[in-house]
Formats: sequence, C-alpha cells, structure tokens
Amino acid sequence: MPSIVVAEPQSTEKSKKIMMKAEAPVFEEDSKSVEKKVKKEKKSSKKTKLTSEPDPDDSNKKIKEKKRKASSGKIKGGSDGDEEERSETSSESGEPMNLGKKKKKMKFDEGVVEEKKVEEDPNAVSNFRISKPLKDALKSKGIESLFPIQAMTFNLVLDGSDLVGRARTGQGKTLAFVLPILESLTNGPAKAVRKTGYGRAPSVLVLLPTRELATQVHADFETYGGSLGLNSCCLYGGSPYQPQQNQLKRGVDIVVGTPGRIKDHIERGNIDFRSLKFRVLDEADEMLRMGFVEDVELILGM
Ligand SMILES: Nc1ncnc2c1ncn2[C@@H]1O[C@H](COP(=O)(O)OP(=O)(O)OP(=O)(O)O)[C@@H](O)[C@H]1O
Repeated sequence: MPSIVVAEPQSTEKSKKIMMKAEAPVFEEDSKSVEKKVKKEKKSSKKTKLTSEPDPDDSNKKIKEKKRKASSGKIKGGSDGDEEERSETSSESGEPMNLGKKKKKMKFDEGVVEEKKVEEDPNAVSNFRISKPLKDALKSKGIESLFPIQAMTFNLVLDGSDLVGRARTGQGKTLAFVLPILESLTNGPAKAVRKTGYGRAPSVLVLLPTRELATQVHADFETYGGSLGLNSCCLYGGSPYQPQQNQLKRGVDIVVGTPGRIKDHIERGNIDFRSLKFRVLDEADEMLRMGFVEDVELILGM
C-alpha cells in the first residue's frame, strides 16, 4: 500500500531543499538523458558548421559558447528545430521545475544559429493526468499551475509509489498528496480496487498532529474530492463521538484525523482500515515530537 510521509525541514539550511526520497531514480534518469543530449548537441553543432558554411571564426566562437552552456548543465538548442523533451529540477530555488516540454526553435540565417525559446509553463495543470472535474475545481480556486513539490510528486503518488516529501511551509505539500490520491481513486490504479457503496470502508487515511491541521487538510479533500464524488470525514478529539460514528457507518472514502481519536474509533470497532489504498503521515516530524508514535504505530499496524 502506498505510504506518504510529509514533513517540514528542520533547519534553515535544510529548508531550502525539497527532498523526494522516492524520486531518486527520476533524477538519475534525468542526468543520463542530459548527458545524451549534450552529445547530440555537440554533433548538431558540427553539422551546422558543415552545412551552412558560416565564417569559421564566428561559428567556432558560437559553438564553443554552446558547448560551455551545455556542460554547465543548461542545454540549449536542438538538432533540427523540433520540440524536445527537457528535464531539470529546480526545487531548491522554488522555481517551477521543467518536467514538461520546452519548445525550442533554431533559425538558420546566413550561418548564424539563433535560438528562440517559446515560453511554456511545464507545470501547467493541463500537463498532468488530472481529470476535467478536478481541473475545473482547481481553476475555480485560481490554480492553473502546480507548485514544484506537486509537479515532482504527482506521477509517483498517482502510480502508487511510497514517498517522503519535505518542503518549507506554504509550498503546497497538502495538494501534493491530495490531487494524485484523488485521481488515483477515480481514474487511476486505485479505482478498480477501492470500496464503493453504503458503509464502505475508507480507501485513504491521513494522520495529522492537531485538530486545526486536520481540519485544513479535510477542507481540501472536501473541495477537490467533492468534485469527483468522493467523500471524507474529519476525526479529532474534543468533539462528540456520535456524529463521527454516524459518518463512518454510512461509509467514507477518506479519513483525515488525529491519532488519538482515530485510535479510539478503532478500539470502539467503528473503523475498518483493511481496505486502505493510501496512508499519509502529514507533519510527521511534529507527530513524533508530540508523542503520537505509539498511536501511529498501532493505527498503521492494522
Ligand atoms: N499550485 C498551487 N497554485 C496556487 N496556490 C496553491 C497551489 N498549491 C497550493 N496552493 C495554496 O498555497 C497555500 C499553501 O499550501 P499548503 O498549505 O498546502 O502548504 P504546505 O506546504 O502544506 O504548508 P504548511 O506546512 O504550512 O501546511 C494554500 O493556500 C494553498 O491553497
């Protein structure tokens, strides 16, 4: 079952980084493809020199410049002016990453090779496997583009990888798991196996350390899950058991809550977590700090 752990970095130094443990293979793949593109780039520079017969000095300077850029990690240009796939990560700077396509065009003009970059947002919602109702819901909230952590993790979560995500506050960690989980349940791998109908057992469990945080995350599941016909409940201490119990009895797709109250519901026989498809430990570091470790272990051990 996919497990997702979300936490904030602990020191300012670390806080500049978004760490995606499960993403390592992606980065590795990227560096190989970058290498290939650098070689391809060098070849294409040679071809250009042969076919367009520019002034040798001028052309050499430009080719050297291109090589310098390529070796510094920024690959520019293409061999024939077609669109090319580009992958870069810029999570540390907080800039949108280039997971999507960048169009580049080369213009041949009397031997001078010019590059023209056609602007395109690689993190635009339309570049991801997000269904229309969810796209519309995002649009109605003014979200047209994913934040870097969301773009980085979307496919991994949707396809069911375990993941540890870490980012500074306000970087959009919540939607980084909410969106792909909802898509997986309605249009992805979890669709075929999730429970439906009256009295259904939940497919998703999200644990958070406090009532306030649980309420915030639940609100996102309500907004975006509601647009896909999924329902959720929020279980936290200090509020009456009966309404929570009634909701669970009717059946929910997503349970969001604090460890103590969720453990109580388990002990009362109100929740069956055997059909879980996703479990998320949000603000995991805080949960451990607050002494929820035993409750969390008990809940996840079910
Ligand atoms: N792609 C996006 N485009 C625009 N706004 C977004 C996007 N993703 C999230 N937001 C908004 O950014 C704000 C911060 O998001 P969120 O609370 O998920 O961040 P966080 O990293 O979980 O922060 P915290 O650690 O404080 O919980 C929210 O108001 C959210 O609605």
